[in-house]
Amino acid sequence: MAPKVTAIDERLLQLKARFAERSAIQLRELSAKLTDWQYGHCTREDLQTLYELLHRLAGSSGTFGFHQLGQEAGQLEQVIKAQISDSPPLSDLHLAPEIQARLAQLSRLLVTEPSSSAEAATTDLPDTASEQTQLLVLDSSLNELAEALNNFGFKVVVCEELPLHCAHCWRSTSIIIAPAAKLTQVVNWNQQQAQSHHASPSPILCIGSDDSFAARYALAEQGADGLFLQPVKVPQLAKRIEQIKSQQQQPYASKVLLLDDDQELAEHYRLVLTQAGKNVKVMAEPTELLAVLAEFRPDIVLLDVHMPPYSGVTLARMIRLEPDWLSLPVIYLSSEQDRDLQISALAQGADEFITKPISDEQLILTVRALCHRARQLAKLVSSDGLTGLLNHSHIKRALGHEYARVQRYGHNTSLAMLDLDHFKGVNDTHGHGVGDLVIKALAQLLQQRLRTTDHLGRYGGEEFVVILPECSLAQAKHMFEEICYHFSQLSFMGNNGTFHVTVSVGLALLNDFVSEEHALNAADAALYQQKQAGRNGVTCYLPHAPASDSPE
Ligand SMILES: Nc1nc2c(ncn2[C@@H]2O[C@H](COP(=O)(O)OP(=O)(O)OP(=O)(O)O)[C@@H](O)[C@H]2O)c(=O)[nH]1
Repeated sequence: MAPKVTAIDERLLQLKARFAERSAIQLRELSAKLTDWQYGHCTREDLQTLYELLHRLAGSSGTFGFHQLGQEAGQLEQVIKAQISDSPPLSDLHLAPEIQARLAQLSRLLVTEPSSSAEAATTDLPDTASEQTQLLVLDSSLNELAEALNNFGFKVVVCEELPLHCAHCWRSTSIIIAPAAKLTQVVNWNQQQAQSHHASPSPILCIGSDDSFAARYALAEQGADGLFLQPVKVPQLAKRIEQIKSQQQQPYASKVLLLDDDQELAEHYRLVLTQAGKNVKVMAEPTELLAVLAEFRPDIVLLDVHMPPYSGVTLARMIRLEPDWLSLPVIYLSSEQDRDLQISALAQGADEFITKPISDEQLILTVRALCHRARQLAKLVSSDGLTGLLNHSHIKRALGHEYARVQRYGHNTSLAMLDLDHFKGVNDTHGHGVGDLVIKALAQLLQQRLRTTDHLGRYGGEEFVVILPECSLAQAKHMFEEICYHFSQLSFMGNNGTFHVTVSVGLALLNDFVSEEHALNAADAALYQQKQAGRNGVTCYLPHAPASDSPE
């Protein structure tokens, strides 16, 4: 997939950093000079230098994203200009401290403004936008679809007309959505853009109404990545977009824990596997095994069988004593050639046997295959069949881990409990199949709108739990209010035309409770209160006070 951060973007960032650095130094120097001014030592030249700096800041700050700095520099520029034209200059000495204070404010803006240059409302929110997938919807005939995708949390740009000349649009696009009838034109444009950016073409999803074999064959031949028939089922399209997105994202390196008391050999394996892209941790002391497992959380464990006075076979059994590690793949590394002994060792708790010596290539291939399988298995075991979110037991497990982290590090972590409103009515009116689609739509919207570091789980039938590390109650409230709004805007196709569904949310801060169970109960109480208050909204649980819709 196309690398979206280009050399030009990097160069721009460097320029911005250099601008901020240089301006900060100049502001500091001039501010120091103003101290002299108070004692009558400031010359007309000094004032002229100050004026020129402010003039430059007023003119260029906005270009680098420092909008407020630009405005304030422009105002101060006028004050200095008046001072210069005074005769004799510096007549207004009592102004010096005020000007100094305003220069200090400009310096502060250089440090703080870039992060706040986006919309003020989202200033202190965790960054979700950077994780958003940008969709380029081509042709105004798809405006309505673009709006529905926007409600799902995708960042959508609509280009009204073809042919396109907009290189900028292409560069920041993850996926193109276009009418099937215009595919040829779109494919050509996509390829031209890809060539000029030295990147691969963006995937194209087509919207059409011809369901014939011939039409589908023609689209496949031209290189379309998907066809969605009108009227488009938006949750299905959103799911396909999610699939493409997860293929595009670099998978994070698989984690391999290697326990071997032969340090040289272990180091050799570590280097080979690290070069093959794995994240490898080597340990030689079996007594630390459980602590390292808890901290590192590997995808697989490679375990030497003979580590006197310990036995790898017993260590594998010991790992299995812990419910958390029942499904963790454990692979013996041993020079044991006797097949019967190998099988007997496997029967005691490990999954595979790698026989030493093993070539580097074989080691890489074997570990790669085992990690892949482990990932697939872990996903299968932990995810809910309908939504793909964490299932009940795994979201509870994630809650336990996050609660422990909050205890250790003390950072804010919010907990949300969500429940679809009047969902029984949806099932009764439109059937369970349509009800399932609504559940899936909410799951996809949550995945799209929340951060990849948040934990999302389906807690029960139409009930969801979300854990938001590094997120205050106020931030979580803001995010879930947006989610409620966008969910209420989604249209579902029912028996008698389209219908809408809403969701209620209860929030609690993990930090406020003596256990994760207490926090869950509190979020549930807040959710109940939101239901009582009319549904479709967010209520926060505040300790020592009844649940409230205001966390401040
Ligand atoms: N389609 C579908 N329905 C489900 C699933 N799990 C639970 N439900 C239904 O969700 C409905 C929940 O109804 P209630 O607990 O009465 O609540 P409600 O109608 O949503 O009302 P409020 O929560 O008070 O707004 C029941 O009809 C369940 O059958 C599921 O996996 N699929």
